[in-house]
Amino acid sequence: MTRRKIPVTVLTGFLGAGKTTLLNRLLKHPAMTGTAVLINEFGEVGLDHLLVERLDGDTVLLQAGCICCTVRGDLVRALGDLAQRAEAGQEIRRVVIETTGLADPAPILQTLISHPLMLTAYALDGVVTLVDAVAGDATLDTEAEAVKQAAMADRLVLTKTDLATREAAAALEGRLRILNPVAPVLRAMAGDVAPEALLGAGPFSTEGRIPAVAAWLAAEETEAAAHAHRHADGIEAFALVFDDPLPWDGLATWLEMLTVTRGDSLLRVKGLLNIAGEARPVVVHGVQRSFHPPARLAGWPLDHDRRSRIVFVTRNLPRGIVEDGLNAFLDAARQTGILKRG
Ligand SMILES: Nc1nc2c(ncn2[C@@H]2O[C@H](COP(=O)(O)OP(=O)(O)OP(=O)(O)O)[C@@H](O)[C@H]2O)c(=O)[nH]1
Repeated sequence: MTRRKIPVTVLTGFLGAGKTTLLNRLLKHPAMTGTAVLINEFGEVGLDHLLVERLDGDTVLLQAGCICCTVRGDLVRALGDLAQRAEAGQEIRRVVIETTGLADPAPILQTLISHPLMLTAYALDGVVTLVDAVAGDATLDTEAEAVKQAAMADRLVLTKTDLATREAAAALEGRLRILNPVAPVLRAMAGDVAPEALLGAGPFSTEGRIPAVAAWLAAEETEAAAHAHRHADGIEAFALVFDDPLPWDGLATWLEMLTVTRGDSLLRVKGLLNIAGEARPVVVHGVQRSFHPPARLAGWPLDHDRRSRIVFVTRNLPRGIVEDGLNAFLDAARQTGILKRG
């Protein structure tokens, strides 16, 4: 008996575009039962595996680093492991790969199109690319990876249209249609999109796409390409960890100030926080110049200590400056608290 090939969907989009938000909504849908999720994050400490709420199934965290640099190793190994488990009888009906926002999709696609494992056990079901309606236009101007993500999509999803003007969203959609004439452009508010609109979008084809797509894929076929990926100069990812509960006032003021003054250098901020006086963890998100409203999680993730972690992806903004600035604000906030109590 030949086994059914497991469909694989690639979920991509630049930093903070809304991938995890959409994935969380999607996974709650009955059509997504039996979905295994592979998550890859850029940087020394990822948070997404803690922020993806699973009801069932597998979530595999690919080694920290960049999926486009580790793709020929970790990704293939993780897919091989899942294929073996499916062979042994575990229900794995679908795989979704959430890439880091900085991922170049070309090496991922090249691997998924041509690796022997993919040809025997899997079927590429489509590339879904999310584009932030607020930050997307500026991102396409400066980030080569974002352009490739959009051009290689089988489905484009415009997110955060609630935060953008109608004109800005329409202009961005026009730009996306030129960059990618074949992918339908959908809109999703807070990740709300029907699975049918995203699934079954493959197999990948270069037909009708801008000529650069075929060239990007061809460039990945060479052995040298495996070692040639270099992210844009000056990009740094780091995590700050705090043992004691943090004062919300000092932290919020500092984060808002940082997004206003250094928004161009601040590609992404993501924090899982233990806030003084709060029983539940608080999640904060900054995307370039936007600071999204904080959210409380239902509880602390199991097997996770209660230290606060804030992950930063910056360009030309060194860790030391961020760390010193935050510590100064926190000290000031603590002292004000002491004075108030006194
Ligand atoms: N207003 C609004 N906010 C959204 C929407 N979609 C996502 N967000 C917010 O955008 C922020 C980033 O969303 P994530 O889902 O973490 O983005 P991501 O693409 O997974 O981020 P990385 O993994 O760091 O690249 C969060 O605060 C979300 O709540 C939307 O349609 N509207």
